[in-house]
Amino acid sequence: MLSQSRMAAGGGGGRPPGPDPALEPYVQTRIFKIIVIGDSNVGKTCLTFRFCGGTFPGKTEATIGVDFREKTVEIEGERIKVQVWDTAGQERFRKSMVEHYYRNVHAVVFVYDVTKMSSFTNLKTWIEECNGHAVPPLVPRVLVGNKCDLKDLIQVPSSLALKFADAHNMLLFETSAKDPQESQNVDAIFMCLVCRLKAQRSLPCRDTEGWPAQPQSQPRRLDEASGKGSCPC
Ligand SMILES: Nc1nc2c(ncn2[C@@H]2O[C@H](COP(=O)(O)OP(=O)(O)OP(=O)(O)O)[C@@H](O)[C@H]2O)c(=O)[nH]1
Ligand SMILES: [Mg+2]
Repeated sequence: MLSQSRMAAGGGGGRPPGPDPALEPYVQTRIFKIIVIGDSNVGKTCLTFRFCGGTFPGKTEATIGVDFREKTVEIEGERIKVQVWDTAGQERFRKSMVEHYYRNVHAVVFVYDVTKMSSFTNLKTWIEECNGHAVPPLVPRVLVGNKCDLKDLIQVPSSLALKFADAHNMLLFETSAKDPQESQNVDAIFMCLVCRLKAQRSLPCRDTEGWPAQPQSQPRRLDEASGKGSCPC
């Protein structure tokens, strides 16, 4: 299921209608809010498009404010709605939105471009911003190096990225939103987070407001040898 909407500065979407209890037994669907953060042009929009829509968009423009994409996944018989917040990387398009990004977030995806060293070195600024918005330390975070299809242009060695990920207690995924053969790896980024969040039994159903209980488990590296994460499911 793919849906998309945009919130510009200050706005919010209406609540979607719930199921009609007269027609079917009410089954609550948990919603996990996952934000995607990083420099402009690293491929956040393309990655979220790949996960939610299964394709690589032919043409993208700089994200303004935030674009929402959703995908409903089923894990161990439970339907879970993954609400992906594709944030703007350009300061001028994000400054009035930053509070909204971090409010009640369940998981954070930090993205850099493997062909652009500055997008990697800027990660520390993004992490500082995240920490500065009172995101609980146990909210899972992952690191994503995108554009791995551009093999001849790689500037950020995997070993460096892995060291950084380790230092910040994050899993590292190196992938490409563009290469269809990498699509499973893109899915793995989000599914890994969903699996981890699902394991938080105390995480109740919620809408996009009201932050519930904190995740209880520490992030852990799933695949030390390759440096690439994989879904534990
Ligand atoms: N080769 C290659 N190009 C990519 C990949 N992902 C994204 N791009 C290209 O990188 C450019 C920027 O992609 P976006 O997804 O719009 O970047 P963004 O991070 O959302 O940028 P902002 O919205 O400004 O923050 C576009 O020209 C994409 O086609 C990838 O995996 N490989
Ligand atoms: Mg974008």
